[in-house]
Amino acid sequence: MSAKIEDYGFIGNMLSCALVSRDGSIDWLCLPRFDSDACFAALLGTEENGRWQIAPEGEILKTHRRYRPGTTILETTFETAEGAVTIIDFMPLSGDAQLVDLIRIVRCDRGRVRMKMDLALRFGYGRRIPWVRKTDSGLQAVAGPDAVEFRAPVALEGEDMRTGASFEIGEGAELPFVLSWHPSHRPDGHIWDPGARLSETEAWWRDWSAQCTVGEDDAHPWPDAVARSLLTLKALTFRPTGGIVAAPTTSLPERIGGGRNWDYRYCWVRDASLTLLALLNSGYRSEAAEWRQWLLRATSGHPRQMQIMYGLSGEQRLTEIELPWLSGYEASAPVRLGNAAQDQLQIDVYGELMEALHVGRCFMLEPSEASWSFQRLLLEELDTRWRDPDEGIWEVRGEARHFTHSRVMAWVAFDRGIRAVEDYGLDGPVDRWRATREEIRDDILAHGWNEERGSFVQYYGGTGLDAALLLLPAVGFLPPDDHRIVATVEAIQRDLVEDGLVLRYRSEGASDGLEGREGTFLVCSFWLVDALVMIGRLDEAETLFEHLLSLRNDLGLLAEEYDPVAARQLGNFPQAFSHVGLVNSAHNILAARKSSSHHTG
Ligand SMILES: OC[C@H]1O[C@H](O[C@H]2O[C@H](CO)[C@@H](O)[C@H](O)[C@H]2O)[C@H](O)[C@@H](O)[C@@H]1O
Repeated sequence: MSAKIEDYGFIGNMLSCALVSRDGSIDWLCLPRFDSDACFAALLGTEENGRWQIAPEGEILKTHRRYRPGTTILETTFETAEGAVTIIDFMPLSGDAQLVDLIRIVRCDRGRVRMKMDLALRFGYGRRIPWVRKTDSGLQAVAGPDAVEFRAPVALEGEDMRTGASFEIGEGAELPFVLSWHPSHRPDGHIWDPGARLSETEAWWRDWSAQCTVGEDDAHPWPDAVARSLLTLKALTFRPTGGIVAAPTTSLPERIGGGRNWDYRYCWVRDASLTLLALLNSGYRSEAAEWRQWLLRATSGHPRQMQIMYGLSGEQRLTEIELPWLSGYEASAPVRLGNAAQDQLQIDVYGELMEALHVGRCFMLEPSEASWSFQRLLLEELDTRWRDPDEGIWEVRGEARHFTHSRVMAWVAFDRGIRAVEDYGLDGPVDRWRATREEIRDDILAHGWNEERGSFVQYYGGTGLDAALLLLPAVGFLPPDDHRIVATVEAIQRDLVEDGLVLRYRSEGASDGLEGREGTFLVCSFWLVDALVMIGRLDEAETLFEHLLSLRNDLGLLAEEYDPVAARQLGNFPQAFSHVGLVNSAHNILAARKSSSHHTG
């Protein structure tokens, strides 16, 4: 049985990552990339689907974990009657994307502790047992394209297609265990020096964290929470290409036992754009330039063929299939690989993209001619499409509709294009864009606002609400004090809030094409914080923000959703969207606090 989602820690090297449970088991690891087949998939099945545990043999009295400050290096300390042991887990940053290491250093802090190790390597998402042979330093495992060198400083025993060990460690000693992946057609080229790799890895992440501007502001009440979210976002970036994954897992369920299980190990134009804004607002500029290049490569070709999501290197085909041999996280089946949303039309993506590139201009990122030509083409394409029904920001799998939020984001796309011409002197058919912007606005006000309900609604002709409407004031569609904005925020508070947290929409009767319900969606709850800030209800916003912070796990990590009744995290983990929400809300509250003290001071 897998641990609770929030009981996992996340370590990564910007090629891939691993999830480590509180009991010292690595239950998820895809090699060599985030979107490769998993060789440890116990997370979505059983131990037999692959895992690697190192833990005390006797009873564990207490466990505590932390990240080394400013890094993704995880330390888990186990207290036992015999003493205390810490496992230091990390993935060194590799200059060669075809060589990936996962290192676990066992350190005895006190006493003398008996330890056990259990390694079950199962390639192909938990199904393929490798051919294993002993080597001088441990063992080598090969399965088709994959080869793993496993180096251990203790005697190993093989039984039932698993490798085990039992050993003792005394105070002050350190024992390194290294799992190194390389393609089976290449010789092993790994550097064997766990201590040096730890120092290098720590120095790299610390340098990166030192660039963050959040800690420079003494008035910032949540610098650590924001810094951890930023680190998590950075670790979700695929270093060779600059693509940013929405989350590093597949099929962690949106409801325990349910079928709303999706593969998030890809780059959504939406999620990546929003991630980028959070990084830019926190002092990180070079990420924006890299991502712009990724985007230009991924989308290059005819603008009509632009997709809403791509693979890490811009791959277009992300065909969705099910993996029936995996029983699913706590029996939440099916487990899916690939994502059928790849073919959807989601008009909001144009707006999120234009907004991210606009903010890049505001931050005076070096202008790129290719990028502006691309933006002009996007608007040309959008001009022919904005009236079409789409699947919207929530990627519904029911009927396409005229989603109000999609239309608003089409308005945003033209608005940011116009501002590029007006404020930055770029060249474009601005009169035409102005006319379209006006036409879209009139259309939204005529059909997206429901006078009887006294609120904007999810889609034209409907009466239901949508948490994405909380974004209307932030994108500048109407001023925050407009009565329609205030009324919509209040309607969402009445109808979409459950136990203080926000649902995306009411799935009962929303015909999203899916069975069952889901938890409250964390980024939507952060959007409520932002909307409350904008309509001047700062105290309420801060209370909700503090509540959201309290839902993070002990390491500061958030999944996509939260079940307030069971008090546990749900959905893929850790999720970029949720951490983006946290960073932005913290910035918004701080800015509002400063401006209110400026006005009263
Ligand atoms: O609810 C159905 C859809 O759920 C997933 O989409 C969600 O995740 C995306 C990545 O973070 C996000 O961009 C989107 O707004 C969310 O609704 C899933 O990926 C879809 O396939 C599914 O239809």
